[in-house]
Amino acid sequence: MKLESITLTNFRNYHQLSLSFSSSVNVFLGENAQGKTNLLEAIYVLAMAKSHRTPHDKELIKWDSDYGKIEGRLMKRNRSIPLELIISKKGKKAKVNHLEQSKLSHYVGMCNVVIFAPEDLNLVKGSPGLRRRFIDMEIGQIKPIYIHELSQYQKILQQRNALLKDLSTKRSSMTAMLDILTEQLIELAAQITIRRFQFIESLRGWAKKVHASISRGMEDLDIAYISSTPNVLENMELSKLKEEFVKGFQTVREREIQRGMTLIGPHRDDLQFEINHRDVQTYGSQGQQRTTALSLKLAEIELINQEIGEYPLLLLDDVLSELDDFRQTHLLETFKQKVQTFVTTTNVDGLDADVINQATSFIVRNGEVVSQTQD
Ligand SMILES: Nc1ncnc2c1ncn2[C@@H]1O[C@H](COP(=O)(O)OP(=O)(O)OP(=O)(O)O)[C@@H](O)[C@H]1O
Repeated sequence: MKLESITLTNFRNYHQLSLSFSSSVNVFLGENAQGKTNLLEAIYVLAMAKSHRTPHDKELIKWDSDYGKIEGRLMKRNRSIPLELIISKKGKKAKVNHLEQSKLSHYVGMCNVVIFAPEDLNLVKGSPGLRRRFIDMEIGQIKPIYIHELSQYQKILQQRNALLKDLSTKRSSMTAMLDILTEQLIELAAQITIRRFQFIESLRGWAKKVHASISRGMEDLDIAYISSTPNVLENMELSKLKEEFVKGFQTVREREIQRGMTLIGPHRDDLQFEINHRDVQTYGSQGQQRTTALSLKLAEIELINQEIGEYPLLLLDDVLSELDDFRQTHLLETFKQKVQTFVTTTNVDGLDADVINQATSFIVRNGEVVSQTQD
């Protein structure tokens, strides 16, 4: 798929802006704090109906404005599809083909994106929350129902945690209510876990291939999904998974009441990476950890193509200069013809000359695009 054009109204520091894009590489070039990342963020928000930088939608609206709007024209399966997302203080409205969607989960997934930002370089070494967010964002765009399941899980988890807290401080004695919430949580936990296992199984194959290629065949990457619930393992059927969750929650019940929180479930799970059978988080060099993060992102591109039948857009936020020439060239060359790419950078010096010569560059200054060079 390709994003043909975008129009921003009161989005971040843009009052009004319309851009048409090249179907290969687009570079947003400018000094710091001019609005380069804001442009990339606009594309991400148009696709995912939320920002990769902030959970607070109101930050996306231009200061002193009541609403912000992003319109885009997406070329997908040889059809040009108008997309529109309006963000106001009351909430968000999403339109496809000018028709308002009753649920955002019906909208997300129309346009697929893979973003690689500086914080993703910490995907391997950083906190488990970062890795869970990575899994959730990716499954969400391939299987939009997952977004709904996840938000239901979060709601019940919150209720359950509140009740456990009251039980721990003896403000409540409603253990029957705890049983009901546990049962509801298990239904969703099992469904979420099975989707995550399936996702990791598919991602693993692609990540192995990509990583072998970036490391010139020297390194074998393996990924495992580590469940916080004992005996919950890959390839288990849904009914078996549920049984293990039931047993797990029985085992931790007293401890949960003492501690006042839910101790097992998808919100505590993690990913583990091994290179040549050694744990990358513990033993990997910084370079290996970065290459692993890059391999995961590139694997995701292939996985989306496998599931959706079209390549996603690739958004690279200030990361090219963080990668050495070989990794940079690998990243851009592999997908040059297939994947429409958007890059932000303050300086083209660190970038591969061939790539720059073929790219369309947009010079960004103080919330405006002041010039554009075509390839
Ligand atoms: N809601 C908003 N309304 C108006 N301006 C905003 C809003 N949010 C952010 N800005 C402005 O946007 C600018 C930052 O833009 P952006 O994050 O795109 O920078 P950048 O060009 O990517 O810079 P860097 O290279 O430092 O990352 C800042 O000047 C900030 O004050």
